[in-house]
Amino acid sequence: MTAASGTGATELFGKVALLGVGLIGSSLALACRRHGLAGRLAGYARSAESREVIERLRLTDSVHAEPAEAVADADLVVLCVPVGANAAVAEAMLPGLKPGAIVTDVGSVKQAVIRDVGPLLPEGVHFVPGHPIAGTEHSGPAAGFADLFEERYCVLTPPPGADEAAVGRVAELWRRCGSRVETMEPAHHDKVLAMTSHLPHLISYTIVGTAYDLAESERGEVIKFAAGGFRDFTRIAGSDPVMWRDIFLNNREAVLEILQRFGEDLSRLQRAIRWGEAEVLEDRFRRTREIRRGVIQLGQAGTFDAREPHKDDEAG
Ligand SMILES: NC(=O)c1ccc[n+]([C@@H]2O[C@H](COP(=O)([O-])OP(=O)(O)OC[C@H]3O[C@@H](n4cnc5c(N)ncnc54)[C@H](O)[C@@H]3O)[C@@H](O)[C@H]2O)c1
Ligand SMILES: O=C(O)C(=O)C[C@]1(C(=O)O)C=C[C@@H](O)C=C1
Repeated sequence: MTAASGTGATELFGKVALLGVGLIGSSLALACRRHGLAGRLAGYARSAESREVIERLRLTDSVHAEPAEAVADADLVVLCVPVGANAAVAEAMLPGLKPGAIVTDVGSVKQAVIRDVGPLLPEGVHFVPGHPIAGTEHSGPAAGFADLFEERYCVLTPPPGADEAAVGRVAELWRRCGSRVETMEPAHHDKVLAMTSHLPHLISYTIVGTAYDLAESERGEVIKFAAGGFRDFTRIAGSDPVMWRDIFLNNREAVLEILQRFGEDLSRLQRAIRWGEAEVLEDRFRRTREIRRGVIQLGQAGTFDAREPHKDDEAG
């Protein structure tokens, strides 16, 4: 099917194919439309239900049940499926892939996509792995919004020898979606994200599960008083189970390394509580408050995410 496309602004790509149109794919479609980045948008979704939503919301100009049909004649292909599904979807697109096309992705883990997708791509196709550090706890084609990537980082992890022009065009796409683009070594990316994104999600999944497993009477109390801190954890713990299953299975080493370190730091605090070490506790909490304030100040200088400053951070 076809729908109205583009805004008339300078196009970056003639045709962009989005393989997977969930939160990130649909947000990218909407951002491409808003900023006029693609002459035509094609979407691939494996379920009829998703294809119906994509058509109804006119997220892409055409919607396909097969990756190879979606990528036909596309200048840019964006893999937007869970990390563990990249290889199968990439393999299925190959018969339709145009020589010279650029293939990128949005996966939360970068070494795995390079390992799984890189070797499948024919010579002459340019591979530029990427990761927009932007998201919500929602998923599916109706969850997207055009300004998701604004004032967010997008990390590119081009393999050695990657075509510079292709890297430049993918970087420009994200810049025009409002992101700040950085390049990084894939292993470094996976280590940093294990700390800043994967560990917080694992902790949230654990806390919410533990709280719910408490005896019936206490569970009532947990729910009744769920505000502030606990509520923040439940938001993150509501994130897509398949996406996060794949992240942990594909960033195993880095997450286990960070968990080891985290466990040691937690044990130190546990000991301080047990032995009444007031100074240790206060010092640790003062230090982290300073760190949080530093992060927010950086944000206000425009070099970090400043979209959610809290009142308490601005207080003396
Ligand atoms: N949600 C976030 O906060 C966020 C942020 C940045 C990057 N990412 C990455 O973006 C990618 C997509 O995440 P999302 O948040 O858009 O997820 P989503 O669940 O909203 O969308 C994923 C889409 O892929 C489809 N899909 C799932 N398994 C598939 C399979 N085996 N074959 C074909 N299609 C399949 C789903 O039907 C869905 O439409 C993931 O790799 C994730 O790591 C997510
Ligand atoms: O804001 C959220 O809800 C997110 O979880 C987004 C978040 C993150 O951890 O920051 C989650 C996974 C991504 O790979 C990138 C961004």
